[in-house]
Amino acid sequence: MTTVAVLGAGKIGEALLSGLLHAGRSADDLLFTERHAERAAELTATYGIRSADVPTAAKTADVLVVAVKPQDIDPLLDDLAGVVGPETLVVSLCAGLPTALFERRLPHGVPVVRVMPNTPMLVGEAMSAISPGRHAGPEHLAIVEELLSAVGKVARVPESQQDAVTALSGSGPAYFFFLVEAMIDAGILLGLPRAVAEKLIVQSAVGAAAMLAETGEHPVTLREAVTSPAGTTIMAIRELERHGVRAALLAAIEAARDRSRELGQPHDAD
Ligand SMILES: NC(=O)C1=CN([C@@H]2O[C@H](COP(=O)(O)OP(=O)(O)OC[C@H]3O[C@@H](n4cnc5c(N)ncnc54)[C@H](O)[C@@H]3O)[C@@H](O)[C@H]2O)C=CC1
Ligand SMILES: O=C(O)[C@@H]1CCC=N1
Repeated sequence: MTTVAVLGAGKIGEALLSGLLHAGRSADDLLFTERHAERAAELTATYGIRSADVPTAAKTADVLVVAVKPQDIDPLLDDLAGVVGPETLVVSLCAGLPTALFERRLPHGVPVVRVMPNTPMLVGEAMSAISPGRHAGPEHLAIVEELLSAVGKVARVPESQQDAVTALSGSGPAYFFFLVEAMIDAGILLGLPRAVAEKLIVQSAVGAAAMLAETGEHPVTLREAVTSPAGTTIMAIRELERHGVRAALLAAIEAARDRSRELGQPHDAD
Protein backbone atom coordinates (compact mmCIF):
# COMPACT_ATOMS: atom_id res chain seq x y z
CA MET A 1 0.00 0.00 0.00
CA THR A 2 1.20 3.53 -0.79
CA THR A 3 2.26 5.79 2.06
CA VAL A 4 0.63 9.19 1.83
CA ALA A 5 1.90 12.41 3.40
CA VAL A 6 -0.36 15.44 3.59
CA LEU A 7 1.66 18.67 3.52
CA GLY A 8 -0.40 21.26 5.42
CA ALA A 9 -3.03 19.70 7.64
CA GLY A 10 -5.72 22.38 7.73
CA LYS A 11 -9.39 21.86 6.86
CA ILE A 12 -9.00 19.94 3.63
CA GLY A 13 -5.83 18.13 4.76
CA GLU A 14 -7.66 16.90 7.86
CA ALA A 15 -10.70 15.92 5.77
CA LEU A 16 -8.44 13.77 3.58
CA LEU A 17 -6.60 12.14 6.50
CA SER A 18 -9.81 11.47 8.39
CA GLY A 19 -11.59 10.21 5.26
CA LEU A 20 -8.76 7.79 4.47
CA LEU A 21 -8.81 6.45 8.04
CA HIS A 22 -12.59 5.97 7.83
CA ALA A 23 -12.08 4.15 4.54
CA GLY A 24 -9.90 1.61 6.35
CA ARG A 25 -6.36 2.88 5.83
CA SER A 26 -3.96 2.35 8.68
CA ALA A 27 -2.63 5.42 10.48
CA ASP A 28 0.84 3.89 9.95
CA ASP A 29 0.50 4.49 6.18
CA LEU A 30 -0.29 8.16 6.67
CA LEU A 31 1.65 11.18 7.88
CA PHE A 32 1.44 14.92 7.68
CA THR A 33 3.49 18.09 7.98
CA GLU A 34 2.06 21.14 9.72
CA ARG A 35 3.75 24.47 10.45
CA HIS A 36 1.71 25.02 13.65
CA ALA A 37 2.96 22.64 16.35
CA GLU A 38 -0.27 22.93 18.35
CA ARG A 39 -2.34 21.93 15.35
CA ALA A 40 -0.02 18.99 14.68
CA ALA A 41 -0.34 17.75 18.28
CA GLU A 42 -4.15 18.06 18.12
CA LEU A 43 -4.32 15.97 14.94
CA THR A 44 -1.97 13.29 16.27
CA ALA A 45 -4.06 13.08 19.46
CA THR A 46 -7.31 12.79 17.47
CA TYR A 47 -6.25 10.40 14.71
CA GLY A 48 -3.02 8.75 15.85
CA ILE A 49 -1.27 9.92 12.66
CA ARG A 50 2.39 11.00 12.90
CA SER A 51 3.57 14.45 11.97
CA ALA A 52 6.96 14.90 10.29
CA ASP A 53 9.13 17.54 8.65
CA VAL A 54 9.16 17.89 4.87
CA PRO A 55 12.41 15.92 4.24
CA THR A 56 11.15 13.00 6.37
CA ALA A 57 7.75 13.08 4.64
CA ALA A 58 9.43 13.07 1.22
CA LYS A 59 11.69 10.16 2.21
CA THR A 60 8.91 8.08 3.77
CA ALA A 61 5.92 8.69 1.50
CA ASP A 62 5.22 7.62 -2.09
CA VAL A 63 2.58 10.31 -2.51
CA LEU A 64 2.91 13.90 -1.25
CA VAL A 65 -0.41 15.74 -1.10
CA VAL A 66 0.07 19.51 -1.05
CA ALA A 67 -2.75 21.10 0.97
CA VAL A 68 -1.49 24.56 1.92
CA LYS A 69 -3.21 27.79 0.85
CA PRO A 70 -2.16 28.91 -2.65
CA GLN A 71 -0.65 32.02 -1.02
CA ASP A 72 1.65 29.79 1.09
CA ILE A 73 3.00 27.65 -1.73
CA ASP A 74 6.38 29.33 -2.34
CA PRO A 75 8.24 28.34 0.87
CA LEU A 76 6.85 24.82 0.63
CA LEU A 77 8.09 24.46 -2.96
CA ASP A 78 11.52 25.68 -1.81
CA ASP A 79 11.51 22.97 0.90
CA LEU A 80 10.36 20.30 -1.55
CA ALA A 81 12.77 21.15 -4.37
CA GLY A 82 15.76 19.62 -2.60
CA VAL A 83 14.08 16.42 -1.43
CA VAL A 84 11.84 15.07 -4.22
CA GLY A 85 12.65 13.26 -7.45
CA PRO A 86 10.76 11.51 -10.25
CA GLU A 87 9.94 8.58 -7.92
CA THR A 88 7.72 10.83 -5.76
CA LEU A 89 4.19 11.63 -6.89
CA VAL A 90 3.15 15.18 -5.98
CA VAL A 91 -0.59 15.79 -5.76
CA SER A 92 -1.74 19.39 -5.43
CA LEU A 93 -5.11 20.29 -3.93
CA CYS A 94 -4.38 24.03 -4.25
CA ALA A 95 -7.04 26.16 -5.91
CA GLY A 96 -5.80 27.96 -8.98
CA LEU A 97 -2.20 26.73 -9.03
CA PRO A 98 -1.21 25.17 -12.36
CA THR A 99 0.81 21.94 -12.53
CA ALA A 100 3.35 23.92 -14.61
CA LEU A 101 4.26 25.91 -11.49
CA PHE A 102 5.21 22.73 -9.62
CA GLU A 103 7.07 21.39 -12.65
CA ARG A 104 9.11 24.60 -12.93
CA ARG A 105 10.03 24.69 -9.27
CA LEU A 106 10.69 20.99 -8.62
CA PRO A 107 13.42 18.80 -10.16
CA HIS A 108 12.85 17.69 -13.75
CA GLY A 109 10.51 14.74 -14.23
CA VAL A 110 8.61 14.90 -10.91
CA PRO A 111 5.06 13.76 -11.71
CA VAL A 112 2.37 16.20 -10.58
CA VAL A 113 -1.40 15.67 -10.51
CA ARG A 114 -3.72 18.61 -9.86
CA VAL A 115 -6.84 17.78 -7.87
CA MET A 116 -9.85 19.82 -6.83
CA PRO A 117 -11.62 17.97 -4.01
CA ASN A 118 -14.26 19.24 -1.59
CA THR A 119 -14.87 18.93 2.15
CA PRO A 120 -17.57 16.19 2.04
CA MET A 121 -14.42 14.04 1.88
CA LEU A 122 -14.79 14.04 5.65
CA VAL A 123 -17.82 11.74 5.31
CA GLY A 124 -16.67 9.77 2.26
CA GLU A 125 -18.76 11.86 -0.17
CA ALA A 126 -16.15 14.06 -1.85
CA MET A 127 -16.30 15.11 -5.47
CA SER A 128 -12.73 15.29 -6.74
CA ALA A 129 -11.62 16.26 -10.24
CA ILE A 130 -8.11 15.25 -11.28
CA SER A 131 -5.80 16.43 -14.10
CA PRO A 132 -2.31 15.20 -14.98
CA GLY A 133 0.69 17.47 -15.40
CA ARG A 134 3.34 16.89 -18.12
CA HIS A 135 5.22 14.15 -16.31
CA ALA A 136 2.20 12.32 -14.85
CA GLY A 137 1.25 9.14 -16.72
CA PRO A 138 -1.71 6.77 -16.51
CA GLU A 139 -0.06 4.96 -13.58
CA HIS A 140 0.04 8.19 -11.55
CA LEU A 141 -3.58 9.04 -12.37
CA ALA A 142 -4.57 5.52 -11.33
CA ILE A 143 -2.86 5.95 -7.93
CA VAL A 144 -4.63 9.27 -7.33
CA GLU A 145 -7.95 7.87 -8.52
CA GLU A 146 -7.67 4.92 -6.17
CA LEU A 147 -6.70 7.13 -3.24
CA LEU A 148 -9.58 9.57 -3.74
CA SER A 149 -12.16 6.90 -4.59
CA ALA A 150 -11.85 5.82 -0.98
CA VAL A 151 -13.31 9.17 0.09
CA GLY A 152 -15.83 9.93 -2.66
CA LYS A 153 -16.28 10.18 -6.40
CA VAL A 154 -13.55 11.06 -8.89
CA ALA A 155 -13.72 12.61 -12.37
CA ARG A 156 -10.86 13.15 -14.82
CA VAL A 157 -10.90 16.61 -16.45
CA PRO A 158 -8.47 18.56 -18.64
CA GLU A 159 -6.47 21.00 -16.53
CA SER A 160 -8.00 23.89 -18.53
CA GLN A 161 -11.33 23.11 -16.76
CA GLN A 162 -9.94 23.15 -13.22
CA ASP A 163 -10.81 26.80 -12.48
CA ALA A 164 -14.45 26.12 -13.40
CA VAL A 165 -14.42 22.89 -11.36
CA THR A 166 -13.04 24.80 -8.38
CA ALA A 167 -15.90 27.31 -8.62
CA LEU A 168 -18.52 24.60 -9.02
CA SER A 169 -17.70 21.59 -6.84
CA GLY A 170 -14.66 22.82 -4.87
CA SER A 171 -16.62 25.73 -3.41
CA GLY A 172 -20.00 24.07 -4.05
CA PRO A 173 -20.63 22.69 -0.55
CA ALA A 174 -20.46 26.27 0.79
CA TYR A 175 -23.34 27.31 -1.49
CA PHE A 176 -25.52 24.48 -0.19
CA PHE A 177 -24.63 25.30 3.43
CA PHE A 178 -25.50 28.94 2.74
CA LEU A 179 -28.88 27.90 1.30
CA VAL A 180 -29.61 25.62 4.25
CA GLU A 181 -28.68 28.40 6.68
CA ALA A 182 -31.07 30.81 4.92
CA MET A 183 -33.88 28.23 4.89
CA ILE A 184 -33.45 27.63 8.62
CA ASP A 185 -33.74 31.40 9.12
CA ALA A 186 -36.97 31.28 7.12
CA GLY A 187 -38.28 28.65 9.53
CA ILE A 188 -37.46 30.95 12.43
CA LEU A 189 -39.26 33.79 10.61
CA LEU A 190 -42.35 31.58 10.39
CA GLY A 191 -42.18 30.90 14.13
CA LEU A 192 -40.73 27.38 14.24
CA PRO A 193 -38.29 26.46 17.02
CA ARG A 194 -34.70 26.45 15.66
CA ALA A 195 -34.14 22.76 16.39
CA VAL A 196 -37.29 21.83 14.48
CA ALA A 197 -36.39 24.09 11.52
CA GLU A 198 -32.88 22.55 11.39
CA LYS A 199 -34.20 19.00 11.44
CA LEU A 200 -36.76 19.72 8.71
CA ILE A 201 -34.28 21.42 6.39
CA VAL A 202 -31.30 19.12 6.89
CA GLN A 203 -33.40 16.02 6.21
CA SER A 204 -35.02 17.74 3.21
CA ALA A 205 -31.51 18.45 1.87
CA VAL A 206 -30.43 14.84 2.47
CA GLY A 207 -33.60 13.53 0.79
CA ALA A 208 -33.29 15.88 -2.19
CA ALA A 209 -29.60 14.96 -2.66
CA ALA A 210 -30.42 11.25 -2.51
CA MET A 211 -33.17 11.69 -5.13
CA LEU A 212 -30.77 13.55 -7.43
CA ALA A 213 -28.09 10.89 -7.00
CA GLU A 214 -30.32 7.81 -7.09
CA THR A 215 -33.22 8.46 -9.50
CA GLY A 216 -31.15 9.78 -12.40
CA GLU A 217 -34.01 12.25 -13.03
CA HIS A 218 -33.23 15.77 -14.18
CA PRO A 219 -33.54 18.38 -11.39
CA VAL A 220 -36.26 20.15 -13.39
CA THR A 221 -38.41 16.99 -13.38
CA LEU A 222 -37.88 16.52 -9.65
CA ARG A 223 -38.80 20.15 -8.96
CA GLU A 224 -41.89 19.94 -11.16
CA ALA A 225 -43.08 16.94 -9.15
CA VAL A 226 -43.12 19.13 -6.03
CA THR A 227 -44.78 22.08 -7.75
CA SER A 228 -48.57 21.66 -7.75
CA PRO A 229 -50.78 23.89 -9.93
CA ALA A 230 -51.77 26.98 -7.92
CA GLY A 231 -50.08 25.37 -4.91
CA THR A 232 -47.54 26.57 -2.36
CA THR A 233 -44.28 25.74 -4.15
CA ILE A 234 -44.99 27.84 -7.25
CA MET A 235 -45.58 30.87 -5.01
CA ALA A 236 -42.08 30.38 -3.57
CA ILE A 237 -40.52 29.77 -7.00
CA ARG A 238 -42.03 33.01 -8.29
CA GLU A 239 -40.31 34.89 -5.44
CA LEU A 240 -36.98 33.14 -6.07
CA GLU A 241 -37.13 34.14 -9.74
CA ARG A 242 -38.29 37.69 -8.88
CA HIS A 243 -35.25 38.08 -6.61
CA GLY A 244 -32.89 36.83 -9.27
CA VAL A 245 -31.60 33.79 -7.37
CA ARG A 246 -30.71 31.92 -10.58
CA ALA A 247 -28.81 34.93 -11.98
CA ALA A 248 -27.12 35.40 -8.60
CA LEU A 249 -25.84 31.81 -8.70
CA LEU A 250 -24.51 32.23 -12.23
CA ALA A 251 -22.70 35.44 -11.25
CA ALA A 252 -21.41 33.95 -7.98
CA ILE A 253 -19.92 30.90 -9.63
CA GLU A 254 -18.38 33.00 -12.39
CA ALA A 255 -16.74 35.19 -9.69
CA ALA A 256 -15.34 32.08 -7.98
CA ARG A 257 -13.93 30.88 -11.33
CA ASP A 258 -12.27 34.28 -11.88
CA ARG A 259 -10.73 34.15 -8.39
CA SER A 260 -9.32 30.69 -9.06
CA ARG A 261 -7.69 32.04 -12.25
CA GLU A 262 -6.32 35.00 -10.30
CA LEU A 263 -4.78 32.76 -7.62
CA GLY A 264 -2.75 31.03 -10.34
CA GLN A 265 -1.66 34.22 -12.06
CA PRO A 266 1.27 35.54 -10.01
CA HIS A 267 2.84 32.16 -10.63
CA ASP A 268 2.23 32.21 -14.40
CA ALA A 269 4.81 35.01 -14.55
CA ASP A 270 7.47 33.06 -12.54
N1 LIG B 1 -11.32 24.11 2.28
C1 LIG B 1 -11.84 23.61 1.16
O1 LIG B 1 -13.06 23.38 1.04
C2 LIG B 1 -10.96 23.29 -0.01
C3 LIG B 1 -9.64 23.70 -0.06
N2 LIG B 1 -8.87 23.40 -1.16
C4 LIG B 1 -7.48 23.82 -1.21
O2 LIG B 1 -6.78 23.17 -0.16
C5 LIG B 1 -5.74 24.01 0.30
C6 LIG B 1 -5.86 24.14 1.81
O3 LIG B 1 -7.09 24.77 2.13
P1 LIG B 1 -7.67 24.72 3.61
O4 LIG B 1 -7.45 23.36 4.17
O5 LIG B 1 -9.03 25.29 3.54
O6 LIG B 1 -6.67 25.77 4.32
P2 LIG B 1 -6.20 25.80 5.84
O7 LIG B 1 -5.64 27.17 6.06
O8 LIG B 1 -7.28 25.29 6.71
O9 LIG B 1 -5.01 24.73 5.86
C7 LIG B 1 -3.71 24.96 5.41
C8 LIG B 1 -2.76 24.37 6.46
O10 LIG B 1 -1.45 24.37 5.94
C9 LIG B 1 -0.56 24.70 6.99
N3 LIG B 1 0.69 25.16 6.34
C10 LIG B 1 0.89 26.28 5.59
N4 LIG B 1 2.14 26.31 5.09
C11 LIG B 1 2.74 25.18 5.53
C12 LIG B 1 4.03 24.61 5.32
N5 LIG B 1 4.96 25.23 4.59
N6 LIG B 1 4.29 23.42 5.90
C13 LIG B 1 3.36 22.77 6.65
N7 LIG B 1 2.11 23.26 6.87
C14 LIG B 1 1.81 24.43 6.32
C15 LIG B 1 -1.29 25.74 7.79
O11 LIG B 1 -0.78 25.87 9.09
C16 LIG B 1 -2.71 25.18 7.75
O12 LIG B 1 -2.96 24.33 8.86
C17 LIG B 1 -5.85 25.34 -0.43
O13 LIG B 1 -4.88 25.42 -1.43
C18 LIG B 1 -7.26 25.31 -1.00
O14 LIG B 1 -7.31 26.02 -2.22
C19 LIG B 1 -9.34 22.64 -2.19
C20 LIG B 1 -10.63 22.21 -2.17
C21 LIG B 1 -11.56 22.53 -1.12
O1 LIG C 1 -12.34 28.98 -1.05
C1 LIG C 1 -11.31 28.45 -1.51
O2 LIG C 1 -10.43 29.14 -2.04
C2 LIG C 1 -11.13 26.95 -1.44
C3 LIG C 1 -10.98 26.35 -2.82
C4 LIG C 1 -12.25 25.61 -3.08
C5 LIG C 1 -12.94 25.63 -1.81
N1 LIG C 1 -12.30 26.33 -0.91
